[in-house]
Amino acid sequence: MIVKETKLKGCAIIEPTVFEDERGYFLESYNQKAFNQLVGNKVTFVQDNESFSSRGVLRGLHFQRGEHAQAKLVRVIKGRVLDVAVDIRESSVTYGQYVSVELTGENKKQLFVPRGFAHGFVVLSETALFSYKCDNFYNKASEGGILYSDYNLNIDWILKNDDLIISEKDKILPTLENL
Ligand SMILES: Cc1cn([C@H]2C[C@H](O)[C@@H](COP(=O)(O)OP(=O)(O)O[C@H]3O[C@@H](C)C(=O)[C@@H](O)[C@H]3O)O2)c(=O)[nH]c1=O
Repeated sequence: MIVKETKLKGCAIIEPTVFEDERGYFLESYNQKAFNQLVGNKVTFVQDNESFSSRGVLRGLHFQRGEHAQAKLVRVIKGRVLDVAVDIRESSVTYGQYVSVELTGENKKQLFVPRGFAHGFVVLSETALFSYKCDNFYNKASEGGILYSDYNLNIDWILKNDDLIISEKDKILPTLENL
């Protein structure tokens, strides 16, 4: 397992060790001890989520507020997505900056998104099976979000705007400035 820090402190790309043989492959998708050592952070995941989406589906940018904030460990089991994490920690020197990384069933990369970030992704393949762990439970009342097309964030989602499929809820999210 290799961990690469991104320019946003605490947000890291994880590359699990993949053991391939004539049967196929094996990997540890999560190992609490190794994860806490490498990320240097004590995180206890309490909820696993899975979503399936078609090409062009953009989910995000989402977060939960206050005591319901969630750190997430995200990956793609099948397909390709561009995954995006935005630093919305008010005291952070990289506040308002984002990182994006392509997560695919082939590269098996994972992104660790700490608390204090907004998260989203867009599906680049025909379909994508997305899986993630959260360190806090879903709490509808605490849901927050930022508009994917926030002019100041200026996120390059790769696909053309016309090809994006976005929930009605996500289309009317505020910009970071107007949160
Ligand atoms: C996220 C979530 C949703 N739900 C329900 C609420 C709703 O009826 C249905 C679909 O919810 P959403 O439209 O919010 O799903 P989605 O847009 O996939 O939301 C997710 O987006 C990505 C980018 C994230 O980072 C996640 O934390 C989460 O916010 O599932 C739960 O029951 N538990 C959960 O943890």
